[in-house]
Amino acid sequence: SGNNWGYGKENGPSLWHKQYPTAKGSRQSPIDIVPHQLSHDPSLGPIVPNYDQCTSLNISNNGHSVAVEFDDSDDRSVIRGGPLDNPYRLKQFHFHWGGKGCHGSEHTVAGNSYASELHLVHWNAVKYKTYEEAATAPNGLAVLGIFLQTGDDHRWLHTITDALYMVKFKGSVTDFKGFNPKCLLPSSLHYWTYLGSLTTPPLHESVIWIILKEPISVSERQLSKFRMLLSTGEEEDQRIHMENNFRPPQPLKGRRVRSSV
Ligand SMILES: Cc1ccnc(S(N)(=O)=O)n1
Ligand SMILES: [Zn+2]
Repeated sequence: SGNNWGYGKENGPSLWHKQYPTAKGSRQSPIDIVPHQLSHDPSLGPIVPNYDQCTSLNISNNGHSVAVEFDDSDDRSVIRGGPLDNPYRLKQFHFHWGGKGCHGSEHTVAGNSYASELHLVHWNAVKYKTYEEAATAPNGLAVLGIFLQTGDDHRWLHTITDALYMVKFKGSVTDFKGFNPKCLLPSSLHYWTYLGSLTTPPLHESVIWIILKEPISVSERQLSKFRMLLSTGEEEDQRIHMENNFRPPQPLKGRRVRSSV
């Protein structure tokens, strides 16, 4: 069936093209960002995330990552500005990470990867009626990518890592109200931006990527809690830990990566 892709030897990123030919498309993500080859675009204004009235609903384990979903029935939590010509509504955020001591970010910077990468997924509700419609439209989505590096404990990440035991198994979901992702943003909102795709199947080429230059710091202890998540269901006897759930960088194919200030 169509949903047996994963990150293992038998079903990993190098094989996704068999089921999802878009994998070999012209605007695939992630990419390696090479700062000194960038064009700094003075017309690029600041990005303005506005998550104040945001309404988180639940946290879930979909077998590939752990995601926090938001009520996206109105424009309470949106991101605007920068390369975006409309406000984009926050739909969910999720993470990608490595194995113990390994790196797990999807985008890399001058060939260097970070321990993990947080993706806040937004959709253009001005031009499209649903997230699903936006997800298949060119530039229907805007994903804000934030690098996580290992260092001190992150003051607010514990609210998420403390809830992970409740969604240990693939397919589990539990209430997760009142979480404001503003607390996960670094102090600087300087960014790189380029046109790309979803980094997991169906790999739709519908994403305006906005990658923050400044990583946030989380402790190895906090990161290790992500690795106790399972990519297998409660009823399965084989327990596979969820780790190294990242796609490697894809060919740039002539795309321009722009830099805010
Ligand atoms: C919601 C969603 C689906 C697929 N891929 C992504 S990602 N990793 O490009 O942000 N997000
Ligand atoms: Zn992602």
